[in-house]
Amino acid sequence: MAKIVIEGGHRISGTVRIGGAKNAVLPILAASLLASDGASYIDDVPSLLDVEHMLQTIEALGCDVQNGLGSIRIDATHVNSYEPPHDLVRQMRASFVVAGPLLTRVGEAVIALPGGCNIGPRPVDLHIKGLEAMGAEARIENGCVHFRAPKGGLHGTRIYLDIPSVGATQNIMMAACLAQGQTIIENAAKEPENVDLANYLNAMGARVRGAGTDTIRIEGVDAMHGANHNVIPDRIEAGTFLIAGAIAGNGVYVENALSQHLSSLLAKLEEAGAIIEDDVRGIRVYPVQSGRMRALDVKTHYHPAYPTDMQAQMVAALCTAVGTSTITETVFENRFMHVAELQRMGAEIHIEGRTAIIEGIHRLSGAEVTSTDLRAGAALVIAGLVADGVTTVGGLHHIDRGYDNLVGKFQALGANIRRIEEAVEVC
Ligand SMILES: CC(=O)N[C@H]1[C@@H](OP(=O)(O)OP(=O)(O)OC[C@H]2O[C@@H](n3ccc(=O)[nH]c3=O)[C@H](O)[C@@H]2O)O[C@H](CO)[C@@H](O)[C@@H]1O
Ligand SMILES: C=C(OP(=O)(O)O)C(=O)O
Repeated sequence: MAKIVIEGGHRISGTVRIGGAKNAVLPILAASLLASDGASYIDDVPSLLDVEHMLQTIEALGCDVQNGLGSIRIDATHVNSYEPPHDLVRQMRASFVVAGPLLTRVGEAVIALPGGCNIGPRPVDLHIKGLEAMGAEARIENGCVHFRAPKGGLHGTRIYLDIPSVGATQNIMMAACLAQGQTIIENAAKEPENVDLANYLNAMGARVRGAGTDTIRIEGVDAMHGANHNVIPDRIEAGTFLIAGAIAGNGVYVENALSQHLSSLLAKLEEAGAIIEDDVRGIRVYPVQSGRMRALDVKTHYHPAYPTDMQAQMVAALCTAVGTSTITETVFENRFMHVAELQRMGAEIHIEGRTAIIEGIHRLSGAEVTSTDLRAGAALVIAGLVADGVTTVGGLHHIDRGYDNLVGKFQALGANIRRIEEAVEVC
């Protein structure tokens, strides 16, 4: 089993470059299924396990995929299946977003139901309701959702989302691109990744307006074509390095980070005493001058509020803040699994309902800990950077889903960190 080993106490400094956003590239790869004419060229694609799974998924549906370093060519002229391999879909929730493009392009989709995961139950009822409102039939059988479009295809309609779900907004937006007439999504998710998806769809010939606001209007078109697209920088990867720089840094420049995507985090880091400077190429963070962050009250919510995907990393940083902090998780029901692991490092945290109450202590101590999900893994690495002694982080498949070369990037900043692939003993 692979592990990351960190010797704490080495300050990090220098420049780290942020890659393309996982949560943008995944729906963008799925959206490529909509192009019946010409290839798409997607650039700034990070090297991630989730990207590999999405590429295998669209390849299994008939796309011709050529994967260069960070650049991917996809030809979706001959989509010849509407049932992505169930094991691939189950491995990655984001693969459910192939439903909308498949349904509108080939009139049918059979998608394995993704289960809950370590951050809580993650239903897809809003995806299904939205596609049904556009005329699709949906029935659940043998662990899969079978979608079928009516004769003549999906039709536009007005859809109000009970929750501004990122994935449901993507699925409906993509399905609407080739539907008859206008679709209006109200209470839509406003995340920057959805704006990036809309920009790609428009480059492919779709007519999507209002992405990034809570009302998105999509006028259906007859056909779409391949397009060129550069994926936006990953704001969660950027945020992870900014938080690390704020507690373990000596001046870290996060190149390619976009401050307009990170305002809630930057405001919180400044409130905690960190110094933030941003320019056109990125964001620089200096640690709190007194050495320890001030305590904070943070509440996660939908964009542009503080992102749930940056909650675990902030919990880790606040373990050594001065005073008592609170972090309330409102997006997912059970996203505090990292707390038990941080407690193994000496953190004083207790959970009351959806709130973690963190009593800041002077030092964490290194321990053997395990990532329970992607951001939990990043949080444990951050904690290890400032802990006394050695921290060993397991469960790396979670980290590999969403961080491209996390260890190499921290090494380049001067952290004492390495990855070991432990040999399996053969009798
Ligand atoms: C690949 C990707 O982009 N993943 C992101 C996406 O996940 P994802 O798209 O799965 O998250 P959603 O925005 O859909 O989920 C938000 C909330 O809505 C609930 N819900 C969602 C759909 C549904 O049909 N019914 C329902 O009840 C979920 O359980 C959750 O409590 O947005 C999350 C919220 O910012 C991020 O944490 C994930 O990193
Ligand atoms: C929760 C996350 O991703 P996913 O929705 O792919 O599980 C995340 O990126 O933190």
